Amino acid sequence: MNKVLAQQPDAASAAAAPVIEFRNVTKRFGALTVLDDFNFAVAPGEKVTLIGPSGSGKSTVLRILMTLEPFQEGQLTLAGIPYHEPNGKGPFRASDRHLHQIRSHVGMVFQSFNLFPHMSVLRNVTEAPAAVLGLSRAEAECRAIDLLRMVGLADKKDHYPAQLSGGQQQRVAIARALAMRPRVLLFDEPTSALDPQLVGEVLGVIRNLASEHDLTMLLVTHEMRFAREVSDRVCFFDKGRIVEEGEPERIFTAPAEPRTREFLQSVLG
Ligand SMILES: Nc1ncnc2c1ncn2[C@@H]1O[C@H](COP(=O)(O)OP(=O)(O)OP(=O)(O)O)[C@@H](O)[C@H]1O
Repeated sequence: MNKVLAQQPDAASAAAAPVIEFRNVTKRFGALTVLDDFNFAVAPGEKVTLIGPSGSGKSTVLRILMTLEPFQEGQLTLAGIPYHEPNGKGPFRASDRHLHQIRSHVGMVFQSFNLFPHMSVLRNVTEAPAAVLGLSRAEAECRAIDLLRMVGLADKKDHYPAQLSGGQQQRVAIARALAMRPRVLLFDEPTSALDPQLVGEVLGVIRNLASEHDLTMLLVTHEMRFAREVSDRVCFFDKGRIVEEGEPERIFTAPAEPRTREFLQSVLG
């Protein structure tokens, strides 16, 4: 595996244990049940894409993993670490310190790039690893430059976000997520906010990451062709449950469930 993507030491025990495991998770927003007794596991190094209708709960799965949303019932583990602490309090049933520890294993790339506008590209990629992983400034910068090279933007290291295109900003956001050496990288519709002509460069970076690195990736996308190319497994998600899952070729060419067929017909025409 490429050294620049070396992950934080493994907190899980057996190599074959899932990196992500939802067991009977229920998530509600008030009276609305978004995840209903949800079971889902992702193996180390696996690339999984969630597809499905708008409002079905795909982003909520990612936001829960990133500790941005609490859930009400069930269990979730990341690299063997449970999200809930035995005596945890508050909506997350965990201390801030515990949530922080979990979050340090997860990188997330959002629809909107969320870069710090007042920081250079280099500082955007350097700031969190220096603070959280305790790297020296020189180490963090060296690593950031390697990552910027990987996303094709080393020459823009001294630019500010406003000087970059949306596609370039999203590539910086990917480098920033990787700088934390996450065990899992989450992508929440990473090209939805981009002008059509900029989508390709971002998908290209993600495609290279998926094919060349042993990183566990969970993606939510409306780009069906891309989902078919990069995924080991595609899950069709509807009303808070996985209706059907399998290898992309099979899901896209011979879906077994009527709801999957209807969805694919509606988006692929
Ligand atoms: N903070 C919130 N408060 C209340 N309801 C919410 C909140 N966040 C999401 N929801 C609702 O939860 C449901 C699932 O939303 P979610 O964003 O996970 O769906 P999605 O499948 O990712 O949709 P899309 O493809 O449109 O992004 C929707 O009905 C949404 O309106």
